[in-house]
Amino acid sequence: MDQHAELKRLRDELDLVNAELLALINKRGEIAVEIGKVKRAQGIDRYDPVRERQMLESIAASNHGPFETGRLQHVFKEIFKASLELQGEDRTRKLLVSRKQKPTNTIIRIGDDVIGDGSQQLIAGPCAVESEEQVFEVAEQLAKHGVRFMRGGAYKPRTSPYDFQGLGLEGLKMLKKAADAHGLHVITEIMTPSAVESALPYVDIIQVGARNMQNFDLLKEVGRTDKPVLLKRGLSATLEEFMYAAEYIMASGNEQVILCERGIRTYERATRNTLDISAVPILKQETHLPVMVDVTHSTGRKDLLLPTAKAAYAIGADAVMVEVHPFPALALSDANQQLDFNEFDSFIENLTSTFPALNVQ
Ligand SMILES: O=C(O)C(=O)C[C@]1(C(=O)O)C=C[C@@H](O)C=C1
Repeated sequence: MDQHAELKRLRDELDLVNAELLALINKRGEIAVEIGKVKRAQGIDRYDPVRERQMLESIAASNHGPFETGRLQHVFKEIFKASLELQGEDRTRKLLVSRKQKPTNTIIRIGDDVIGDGSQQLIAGPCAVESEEQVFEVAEQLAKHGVRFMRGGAYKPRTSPYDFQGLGLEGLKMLKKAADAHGLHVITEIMTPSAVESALPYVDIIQVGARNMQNFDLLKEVGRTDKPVLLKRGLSATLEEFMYAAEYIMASGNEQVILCERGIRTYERATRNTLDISAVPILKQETHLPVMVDVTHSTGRKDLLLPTAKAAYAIGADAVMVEVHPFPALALSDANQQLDFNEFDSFIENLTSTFPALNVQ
């Protein structure tokens, strides 16, 4: 047989072995997934180094070449890692938040408005409700621009116990009154499970703040309401932890969850937090939930609000949140990062010139 014919014969033989290997490796993967289910049911960790060591020693004892044992053991370690991924992927497949569970986008309806249908929404308002006059001034300014959602902090999570803690339920009533007067929807943070029930009549979207992303009792409590929940990513939360926090809300019965990327804590000091803009497409891929970006708390800088808002919409965010205050210099919190009304006018003008479909009239 000539050399070309011999090479082809051998390659054809190798292709047959490849096909057999492929079938066997996938068969092995199916068994590993079943093992993962058994381990999960028994509460056993997926990763089992003792088991892996046993198999690698067995390979060493059984290997008679031509491959070196170490090379083959490396191949099997990759197979073990792939098995763990299969076992882990199976977990995410069952998550209520997972797009594998629900391929279509979750669209959240608040009155005549929607978030998550592909439209671009804007949420604006003061960091904190400070007075009835203040929230009425802001509500009027938002309504002038056709903004549909007004945020305002009535219960303020502050780093220092000596900082302004918010006006509480009275402040929430002021916010609702101002919003109602201008046909706006209210978004406000609720800090504790015990405060949820009394706040419900005055809020259209419950915000769970970054520091409360893993306050599991609060997640379950808001999960038992029929109000949409805006869940902020924790300061140092991985996206997996973020999705599992949203899972708590959905597992309690409330499917209306909006995920909010608000910046993560990193070594960088140029901004208040580091806006993890790639979280938006990742969360849109991994979940069916609306995803929004809080440009104020992520950057902490007025000069970055417009560019990061543009980046957020450009990368696919369903909404952007920004803080607006009549006189930021006099604000009781976040004084340096809230837009005054003139700045908000130009913010809206710039944004709508880049994104004419932005849902502001
Ligand atoms: O036997 C197990 O416990 C498995 O999960 C299967 C398997 C494997 O691929 O063989 C996968 C991951 C473990 O770390 C150990 C072994």
